[in-house]
Formats: sequence, structure tokens, C-alpha cells
Amino acid sequence: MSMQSTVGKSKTRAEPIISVSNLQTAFFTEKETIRAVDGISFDIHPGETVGIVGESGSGKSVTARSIMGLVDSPGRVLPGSSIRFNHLDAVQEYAERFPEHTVDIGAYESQYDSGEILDHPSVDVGPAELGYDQAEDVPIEVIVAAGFTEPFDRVSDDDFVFVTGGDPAVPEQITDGFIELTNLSGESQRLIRGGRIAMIFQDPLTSLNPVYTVGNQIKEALALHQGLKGEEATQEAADLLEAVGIPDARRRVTEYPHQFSGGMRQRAVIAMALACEPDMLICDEPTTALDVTIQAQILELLEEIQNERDVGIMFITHDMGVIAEITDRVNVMYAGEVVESATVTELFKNPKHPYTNGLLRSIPGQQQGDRLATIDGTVPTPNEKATYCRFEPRCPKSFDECSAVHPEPVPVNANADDHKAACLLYPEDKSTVAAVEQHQEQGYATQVPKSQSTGGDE
Ligand SMILES: Nc1ncnc2c1ncn2[C@@H]1O[C@H](COP(=O)(O)OP(=O)(O)OP(=O)(O)O)[C@@H](O)[C@H]1O
Ligand code: NI
Repeated sequence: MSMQSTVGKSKTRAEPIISVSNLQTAFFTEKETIRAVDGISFDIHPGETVGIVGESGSGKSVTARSIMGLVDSPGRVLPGSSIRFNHLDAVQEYAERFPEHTVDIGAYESQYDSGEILDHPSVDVGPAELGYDQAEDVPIEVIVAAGFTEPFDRVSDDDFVFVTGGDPAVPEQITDGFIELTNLSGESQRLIRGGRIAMIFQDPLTSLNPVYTVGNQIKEALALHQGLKGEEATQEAADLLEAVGIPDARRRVTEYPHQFSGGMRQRAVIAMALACEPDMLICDEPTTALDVTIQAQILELLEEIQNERDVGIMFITHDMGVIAEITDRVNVMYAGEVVESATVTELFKNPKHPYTNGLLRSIPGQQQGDRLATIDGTVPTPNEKATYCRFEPRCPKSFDECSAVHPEPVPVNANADDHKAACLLYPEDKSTVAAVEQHQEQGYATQVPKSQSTGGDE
């Protein structure tokens, strides 16, 4: 399934496998709107482990569920959000299977002008929100992927295969493109879930059915994703259990989930995920319920898998110790926003956001005195777009402007191209006045002038 030409391989290596851009996921309850994820952006490259860390309620799981298409009513991914899956092999497969949902971006590039398109009344988004300085710099596919399809002739908002290189009518000759995950549904969704992106939850029983043997559940995945059946599938299921460190695998394939210990169940879930040969793994606190020794073993197992198969991993945890151990890059989330992002080395050596500093002080063994430091207060529930810093009430470094200006993610200083913080103290080499001004300007540019409507059919 993952056969690729050398050209395709080097291409996907250089590019992120997942690009999350301006993701906004809200729950519309009778009482209130909860903006659980409020405009976050990050990338994951093949072979890279990206951590998402933050306290309970910061939006980590909703981010994962948004990628997987598992946000249930009353939740919705809002227009303007984009989650691109950049995988050539998948794009070719999808162009073949869903030609009626495939868009030839190349054909539109010559026909439309980004500056004009962004002025269209149905396009409720500015260039900065899409990650660009100037309207005319925004590539057409970025606008289309964010769901603003009305200005374009013959593109509809349920299109999801965007071909940017090659002829969509000849799928095997496509050289570049992506699948827009926020537009998937039904069959197109099912093919991604499990087949291309697998998810491992905190509680392994979420993924295991108590009435079937572990072996049968792995075999079902093998049948679905690799076409294996009978004795061949049984052998492969046992091999997978062995690969994830389950002793006596031949016998254990015949056992039921309740006959496994917690750690063994999580290994079985990982084996099931591997049976799908995913290009990406999303792990939502997979070791939180396990004791430290087992936790360390599972983390080691995930690292081995990654070295062998070059998958991209998104790893969710509230534990900075786990982040230090397993990730390459880190996104720190607070109240639905990414407040700091950096490589793991840089984040631990040079933490910048006061919230990150608080999280780091709460690691056992890192604090000064005897008492474990915790950050006072709790994560607020965001109901509206923020016009202030959501961490301000708990921040030891806050000043007047923090309750009046929304901090945008900015480079922490002039030399930092890969380390951003959403805090008015940065860029640190600017005066506070100048820094606040920069956040304000960036904020104006991303402000949505019209209502947050879908723009649909008015
Ligand atoms: N089905 C739902 N209906 C309403 N609100 C929801 C729903 N699911 C999540 N939320 C809200 O979204 C916010 C983020 O939740 P999320 O589960 O992503 O947090 P988290 O960072 O994963 O926390 P934890 O560490 O506890 O798992 C919370 O305020 C939560 O109340
Ligand atoms: Ni969670």
C-alpha cells in the first residue's frame, strides 16, 4: 500500500505530512459556544514526533479528533480551518477513487487572482489568518482548502482532493497535491481513518471490542488494509503482537481483551494500528493510565516503530517529562491556542512563554523547593474570539496591555526563525511598546471583518 516512486518519497520527506492551519473547532451547546480549538497552526513531517502539551481542557484531544474527523455534534470545525494531508500516494489513490471531488488547482491558478478572491463577499478571511503577509501572495489552493469555494467556478465545499502538480485525470502521473481532511465524509473519511492515520487513545478499551479475541480484531484490520486472510492473517497477527513485545504471541491472539493487563492492551492497540500500515499516528495520552515502567516501554516501542516505518507522530500529553523523552518539536496549548512552539531542545533550554515556564516548574525534580510547583488557577473555557491574553489572570508577568491586546504567535527574537511565542513580551529584542504594536498589527490583519458565517449561499 505504501509503494512510492523515489520522486514521491523525497517529495513527501521534504514536505510536512500534515499541515494544520488556522484550525477552529467549536461546540455549540444551548447555553454557550465553546471555542475548544481557536485558530491553531502547526506541521508534522514524516518521521517526526510532534508533542501537544497543556493542562486539562486546553483543546488537545479536540485537535486530535478534528484531524481524525471524530468531532461529534454539537461540535464543528469552522470555515477558515484547514487540515492538509500531503501524501502523494494518498492523493493519487483519492484522485482515482473520487474524481468528482478532485480539483485541478493548476487550472484555477491561471484563471483567478488571490487579491480579488479575498475581496469576494463570501470569503471571510484575511491573508494573515492564512499565514501570509499580502493578499496577492496567498496561493489559490490555500483559499480553496480553507473552504472558500464560492468564488470559484465548479469547485464545491465537499471537494477534498486538490491537485497542484500533474493532471488529475491521470492519477498515477500526479506529482503534487493534498487531501483536505476537513472536507471528508463517509467513505473518503473511513479510508483515511485507520488506513492512513491511526489513533491510539488513553484507554485501550476504547479501541478494543470486548466480545472478540485480540487476534480477530487485528485480523480484521489486516483483512481490511492488507487483504490478508486465514492462516496467513493469523500468523501476521501473532507477528505483530510479538513485534510490540507481547510474549507468547501465538497463544495470546486467541485471548480476549479482559485477559490482557493494561500495558498489554495498549500494546495490542498499537499492533492493531500497525496492521493498518498508517502514514501517521496520533497518540492521545497513550501511557497516562500506565505505571512508569510500562509507560517507558511503550514510549520506546513507539520510537522503534517510527525509526522503522518513518511515520509522523502527533503525541498528546500533559506531562512535560514525556514530552522531553519522545518528541522532536513541541506545541504548548492553552485555552484553545498554541502559545509556544519550538524544537524540544530549544523549548527546554530556552522556554519563553510564562505558561511554558509554569509547566516546566511542575515537573517533579525540576522545582526549587520541596513542594511541587503548580500554576494557580484553571484553564478558562473560551466562549468568544479572544481580544486579550487568556493566560493573563494566572500570569506572574502580566501588565496592563495583556488584558486589552490579543497576543499572536511571533518569533521570540530576531534570530529565532523556528521558535514562536504568543505573548506580548516577545519579540524580546523589541521594546514593550513596539512588541505590543506588532501583536496588534498582526491581530488586525487576522480579524474577521464579517460575521463568522459559512458564506454559503447568500
Ligand atoms: N462534546 C463536547 N461538548 C462540549 N464541549 C466539549 C466537548 N468536547 C470537548 N469540549 C470542550 O472542549 C475543551 C477542550 O477539551 P479537550 O478534551 O480537547 O481538552 P484536553 O486538552 O484534551 O484535556 P485533557 O487533558 O483533560 O484530556 C474543553 O473545555 C471541553 O469542555
Ligand atoms: Ni484530552
